[in-house]
Amino acid sequence: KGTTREQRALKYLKEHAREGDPDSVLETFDEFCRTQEWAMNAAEEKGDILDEIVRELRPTTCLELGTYCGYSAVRIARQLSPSARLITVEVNPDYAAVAREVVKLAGLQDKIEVINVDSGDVIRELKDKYDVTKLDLVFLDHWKYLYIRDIKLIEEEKLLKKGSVVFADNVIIPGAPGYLEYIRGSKNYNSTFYSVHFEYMDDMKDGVEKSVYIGDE
Ligand SMILES: Oc1cc(-c2ccc(F)cc2)cc2cccnc12
Ligand SMILES: [Mg+2]
Repeated sequence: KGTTREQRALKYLKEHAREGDPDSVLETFDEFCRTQEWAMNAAEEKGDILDEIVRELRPTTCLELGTYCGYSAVRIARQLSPSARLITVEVNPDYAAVAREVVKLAGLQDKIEVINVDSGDVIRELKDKYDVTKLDLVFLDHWKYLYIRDIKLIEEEKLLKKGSVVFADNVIIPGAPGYLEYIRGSKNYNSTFYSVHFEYMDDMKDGVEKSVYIGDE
């Protein structure tokens, strides 16, 4: 069939999820991935840790690198306060198109902005073009060799402040070469590793890394 996995997932969500209900969209997406087709969402276990971070941090400005179909964007935004917002960056236009639909289905289009560009280009524009002063939460979930490039860009742009959280997916599978050494070796962060199951695979272990910025403003 001419459809992509992501389009099939969106179709399933439109047919089975309750419109305007982010919880229903997430539950339905998890059901799709467990019963129909696997997809690289953060999923339940990683999602629970993300939920806890957002609940505790109460961020006003969030940046996600790697939107895919918008699962973690919805997961983050459903807990954001009314004036808070999430900018999520996806380089793949087909993924970005599906993500925009998923965000709309969840009723979160006023909180989430999906930007279809390369993360390396947008980070330098966040202050001037996207009216960002500081980032309270950064979720790294794009191509693994870009984690270290992009965290250095974010530091260069002075986008973090004391207490900002950088949360990284897949630090074990596929792994983020150089990132763990960099962030754990830096005096500007306090990092915690969480051993979690790889999304929708109860017999595979992955890891996520939560790093709190303690460096100079
Ligand atoms: O959570 C993820 C998982 C994988 C992945 C896919 C297939 C595998 F066999 C192993 C790992 C890729 C990602 C790429 C970008 C963001 N997240 C990913
Ligand atoms: Mg991932």
